[in-house]
Amino acid sequence: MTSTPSTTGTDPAIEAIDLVKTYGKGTKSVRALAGVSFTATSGIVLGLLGPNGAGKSTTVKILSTLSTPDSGSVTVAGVDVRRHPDQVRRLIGYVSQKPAFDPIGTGRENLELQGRIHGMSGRNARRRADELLERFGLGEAANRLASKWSGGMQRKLDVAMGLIHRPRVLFLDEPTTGLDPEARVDMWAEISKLATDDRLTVLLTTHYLDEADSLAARLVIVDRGRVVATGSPDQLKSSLGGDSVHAELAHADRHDRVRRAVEAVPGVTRVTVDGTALRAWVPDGAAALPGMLAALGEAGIALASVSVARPSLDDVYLHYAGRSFQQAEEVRA
Ligand SMILES: Nc1ncnc2c1ncn2[C@@H]1O[C@H](COP(=O)(O)OP(=O)(O)OP(=O)(O)O)[C@@H](O)[C@H]1O
Repeated sequence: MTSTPSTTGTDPAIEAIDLVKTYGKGTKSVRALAGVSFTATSGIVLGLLGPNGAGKSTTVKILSTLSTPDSGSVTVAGVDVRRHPDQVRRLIGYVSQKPAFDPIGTGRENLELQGRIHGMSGRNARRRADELLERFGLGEAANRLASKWSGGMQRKLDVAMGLIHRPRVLFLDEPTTGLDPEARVDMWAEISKLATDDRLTVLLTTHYLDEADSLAARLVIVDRGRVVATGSPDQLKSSLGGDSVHAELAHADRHDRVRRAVEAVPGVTRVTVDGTALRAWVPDGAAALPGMLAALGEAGIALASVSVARPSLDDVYLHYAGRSFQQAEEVRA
């Protein structure tokens, strides 16, 4: 018996429930996933964000049928991955961290071969290859050896190969690692287009906070094999209780006087003063700023500079994982 892929659009495109995975046995075993659960609705970029070793690749390998969990369940496009892996393989594209193209083939040959592997006729594979070369702006280089292409073009070729059979869900494992800043931004634009123009569901793993922030409609933050937070980047930042106002005092005034003046401003939830650095937390920085400036002015406290900051994903990670992202990366390095 086979199950039919979901066509209603009401089922999540990806549903992972309580995934557990341990590599190795005994004292040398590594618990890569300790109960990972999340869902992704159709047509969005879902970001799986975490430091190196958090369990991102393991999760993607399980979702894309390349590995099996010790326990837990997964459906992709409504199909149970463990029970119907062949069906899932037809519905997904997988672009691994390592290049998948053949360096001694041209861009066009790589795409056509990939099409044939997926069972397409020669004619259809050629047509689809042309479409993708055009789509990714690779047409001019199509007949040159892929090994001679730039890193950014090679990455696009890998993504195009993952799309050859028109999958519904695309897995991108660390798609911009090793790219220069310009090629990264170019790749971000391509990934966004996949969700907005092509209505693909994209699951992207990354250990770049800026990448997760700018691309993902929804984030699943993982640390040490566990999900520590989920939500849109904005929701996650707002969950920390709003903005912070940073002011540099012109003189190191008496701290209690400064604190009293700022604490009296409506909306201020917390104030710290360290040397000449004043920090106040408020739900909405722009709205609270005039009141804060007036209160400090009335108290005769002069400022050298002032700025409003929204919490960053770094702050979010620190709050939910209990350590800074950089610290977590360094532990692994
Ligand atoms: N084949 C394997 N054998 C043994 N341990 C493994 C294997 N693959 C991954 N691990 C370990 O499992 C944990 C999770 O690794 P995983 O690759 O899923 O993390 P990640 O978040 O994708 O990090 P990275 O970006 O470094 O790949 C790590 O401690 C890693 O060393």
